[in-house]
Formats: sequence, structure tokens, C-alpha cells
Amino acid sequence: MSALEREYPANKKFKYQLMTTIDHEKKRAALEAVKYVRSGMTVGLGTGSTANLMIKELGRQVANGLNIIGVPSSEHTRKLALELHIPLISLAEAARIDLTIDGTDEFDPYLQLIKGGGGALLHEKILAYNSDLVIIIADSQKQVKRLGSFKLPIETIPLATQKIIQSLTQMQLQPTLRVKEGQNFITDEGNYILDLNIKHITNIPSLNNRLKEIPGIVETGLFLDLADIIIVGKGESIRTYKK
Ligand SMILES: O=C[C@H](O)[C@H](O)[C@H](O)COP(=O)(O)O
Repeated sequence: MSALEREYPANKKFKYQLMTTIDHEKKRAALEAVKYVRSGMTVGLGTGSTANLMIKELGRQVANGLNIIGVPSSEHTRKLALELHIPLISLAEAARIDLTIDGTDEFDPYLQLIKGGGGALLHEKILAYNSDLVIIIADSQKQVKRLGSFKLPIETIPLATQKIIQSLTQMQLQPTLRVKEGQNFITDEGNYILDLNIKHITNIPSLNNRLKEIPGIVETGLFLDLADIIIVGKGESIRTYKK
């Protein structure tokens, strides 16, 4: 639930208007990002509702002759891109990735991100790290002064997850095992997701390093030096932030 939804829980009309505004903002950002795509490019395809809008626009352009190869960041994205007849190769097959376009759960003024709300953070991070250019698309609700209102997702190996929960509880990070439809959420790599409360953390890079030192944590949703450009839909306009 967003801060605005918490603030106006009873006002359904307001919530509806907020949703349509947010959806439009996502679409504006997605269409703007697609302008960076050129024929001949290998394009990393992010995951999530904002990335879906970008993939749909790419599908439309591919049908009109755009010649690209997509590299999907999740099974969900792979299926959507296939439906739209976007030619695909896997992460393993991609020799180089010209550009990746992906969504985010939060971003701060330093272009640092929290990602993984949809559980795709591991493949998304590998894609972003290996891309010449990373463009993040977002609605205005994702912009924060300081990361941490959104719980930080981390991907963990099932075997180690209980031990990891003990360590993270000692670190006061209140880990919650992500559950979907009554079952543990399983990532595309067969792992679990823990969501951490990092609201009180001031040194985010140091937290990231500490988390990566714990055996069994495969990856964190902190994308600290990976975004080159962030395109945000803001009402009727668009803001672009560059590194
Ligand atoms: O694992 C999911 C991804 O990191 C998404 O890009 C992120 O959760 C943003 O998703 P949405 O565009 O649906 O808000």
C-alpha cells in the first residue's frame, strides 16, 4: 500500500483517480524510454507493471519493422515478449546488451534503487550490470528522498533461509518470508524472498555489503550504482534524471 493510499483509506474515488494517474505516468515513462531503442540493438527487458508497458510498446514497434533482440529478466516477461513476437535470447546467450529498460520500487536523488517487488531482482541485476546503458522507468510515487519506505527484498537459498532469518533478526531488520497464495514465493531460480525493514538504516552501501557477506543470500534488491537514466512520469509531464 502506498503512502497516499494509507493516507486516504476510505476515499475510493480518490484511490481510483490515483490509480489512473499512476498508470498514465507509468505509460509516459515507458514510451519515453523506448525512444532510446534503435534497430539492431539487444535490449534487456525488465519485469513488472511499468516494464510491461514498455514491452507492449516494443512489441508494437517490432510489428512495424523494428529489428531488436530482447533479453527477458523473468519468466513472466519472457512469456509476454513471446506473445508479442519480440525475438528473444536468454541471458546466458547474450554476448552483450546495449540497453536495459526496467522498472523500480523506489529511487532516491542519487539514482539508487530498491527493486524486487515482483521477485525478479536477481536476473534484473545481472542484466543491468551487463548492459551498456540502464534506463529505469517509474511513476512519481516511486521517487523518495531516502530509500527504505519500501521493504528491501533479498533472494535467499531455501536451505539457508531459516539461518539467514536469525542473523537478520539480530541485525534488527525484521525479515519477513514472502508468501504468495499461501505458499512460499519461489523465484525463477527456485529461491525464496525475504523482505526487510531498512527504514532506520542510514548507511545503505554498508548494509548492502553486510548482507552480501551472509552465506545463502544470493542477491539484494539494492541497485546502488547501476541506473544511468531514470525517466519518471509526473502528472502530465516527464522528468529525466541522469547520472
Ligand atoms: O521484481 C520486480 C521488479 O524489480 C520490478 O521492476 C519492480 O518491482 C517495479 O514493479 P512495478 O513497475 O510493477 O511497480
